[in-house]
Amino acid sequence: MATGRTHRPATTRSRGIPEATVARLPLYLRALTALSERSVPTVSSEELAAAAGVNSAKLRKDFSYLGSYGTRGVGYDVEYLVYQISRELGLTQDWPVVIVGIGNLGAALANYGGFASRGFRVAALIDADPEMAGRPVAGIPVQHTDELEKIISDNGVSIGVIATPAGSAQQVCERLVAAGITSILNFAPTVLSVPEGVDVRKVDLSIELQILAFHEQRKAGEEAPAEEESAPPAAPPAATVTKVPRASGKTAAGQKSGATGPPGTAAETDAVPVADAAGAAAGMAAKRPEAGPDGDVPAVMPA
Ligand SMILES: NC(=O)c1ccc[n+]([C@@H]2O[C@H](COP(=O)([O-])OP(=O)(O)OC[C@H]3O[C@@H](n4cnc5c(N)ncnc54)[C@H](O)[C@@H]3O)[C@@H](O)[C@H]2O)c1
Repeated sequence: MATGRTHRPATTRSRGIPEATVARLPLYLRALTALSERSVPTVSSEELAAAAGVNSAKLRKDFSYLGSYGTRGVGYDVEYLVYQISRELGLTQDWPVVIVGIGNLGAALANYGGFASRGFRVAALIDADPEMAGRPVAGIPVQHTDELEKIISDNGVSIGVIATPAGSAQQVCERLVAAGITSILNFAPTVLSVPEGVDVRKVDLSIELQILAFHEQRKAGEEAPAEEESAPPAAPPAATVTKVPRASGKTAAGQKSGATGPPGTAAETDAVPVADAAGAAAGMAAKRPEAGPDGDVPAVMPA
């Protein structure tokens, strides 16, 4: 089993960088990389915060965990921060990744050029369909699931991407973990149970859309004529929309959801459940217009 094997950068954990800060580091890195490509030498916390879509006080706090405080009146050195954050995220080394389930989504992921430029090499594409074996996708021949364990061991892979139907995802996950995978990016719409020491991140675009639908519904409520709000309808409405100040929309994705797996298993790092995210977003809109819960990304950037 993979429980004793971890590729987490020990320094990150030992220095006690909060998960929410870790989740924002890629946002800073993306903004910094864009500045670096434009040969911008330094950046203020306010500028960088706006480019990354977080609040500047939170950014300064995040950078203090890295031991990076910037220079008063000058700001942060862009190149140094790129290096520092890349090192903290473990991106200064090459990470081989396997993708399991090479259908519509798996093929799209395989073709995505952004992995390689960020230090992730697609080492293998794996599918259960024997007819797909040997067929090239993005220039890589698909391999059958019978080979899964060998592929992982031969390539020293520690990160697996699951893009199979939901019904197969847990079984695929267990095989990946048994073969030595310790980090899983799960696109299948199901909650995976994994042993202690295995990290799971979940991507679910439909959850993001549902959160946007929540905000759309709220905006529609704000635009309703004032007299409708003061005069309650005779019968209860089908859906009640509470009027709150128009503020930041929130994606609230990709944050730790707490222990969700069965006893003895590690919690899946998951998108915030829709109800929680929507409720949190409504609460934030009323209380903290520009700041989400730790780690979330405001859809409306602070001015
Ligand atoms: N997270 C998101 O935002 C998002 C978006 C789109 C799709 N999805 C999900 O991604 C998954 C794939 O969607 P798709 O449209 O590519 O489906 P698809 O049917 O086109 O592809 C699924 C592939 O998985 C393979 N497969 C099935 N069982 C397998 C197993 N046990 N081991 C290895 N391979 C196996 C199939 O042979 C097929 O090639 C689904 O679960 C879907 O719900 C998620």
